[in-house]
Amino acid sequence: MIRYDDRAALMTNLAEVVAGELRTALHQQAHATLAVPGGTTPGPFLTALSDADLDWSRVRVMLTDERFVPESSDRSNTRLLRGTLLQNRAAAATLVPFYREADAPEDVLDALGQSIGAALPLDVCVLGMGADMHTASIFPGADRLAEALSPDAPPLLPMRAPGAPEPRLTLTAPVLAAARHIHVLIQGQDKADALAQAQAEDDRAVAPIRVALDAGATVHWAA
Ligand SMILES: O=C1O[C@H](COP(=O)(O)O)[C@@H](O)[C@H](O)[C@H]1O
Repeated sequence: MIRYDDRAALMTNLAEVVAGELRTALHQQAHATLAVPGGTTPGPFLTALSDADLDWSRVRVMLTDERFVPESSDRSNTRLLRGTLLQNRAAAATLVPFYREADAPEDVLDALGQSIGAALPLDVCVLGMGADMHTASIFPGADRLAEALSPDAPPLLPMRAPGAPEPRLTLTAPVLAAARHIHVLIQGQDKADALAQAQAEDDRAVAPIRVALDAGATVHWAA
């Protein structure tokens, strides 16, 4: 785990690392794909990254997961993305959508799954983690947890979990683990404690963040 002196240093350093990885990918291929988390943590990282000097017109940006709420909701991860990363230089990036209006995520799974699938594999994947050790929307106790953790999982699955107030759509374990570069972005003592708990826990159903840790993720943390 990389421990930063403070949260500002964490956010700007991680933005520099991710920008460098995207630049390298763009030297080697026509397009690069970046996945980023939602939630309360990544805003300053996403804003810092939006200023990175690289050819954003060749970058596809997607979320690691989305709450099934419209963009008008404060809980929309897409709303967060539009207000932070998809500004400044990064406004030229292509957003791969994770939400369409419908009654349930199952109704839009095929359509969203097609465009997400076409943008894979991920060159860079930045993940968050909850204090319950969930990552993306792969929650302990979720209804489709076993499917999402399976090596045969489709790239995208709907998910409902006791700790999640609304249904979700999430990238699944094989997509996350196949990313060329994986970072976990966490802050606060509760997340450091959760990480230590996950490191001591072999069962991914109990600690879904193990998907990233076992795939060699770099963890970035500040108090
Ligand atoms: O609900 C979510 O939670 C996790 C962690 O969020 P945080 O607010 O504790 O930082 C996040 O990584 C995920 O993308 C989000 O949908």
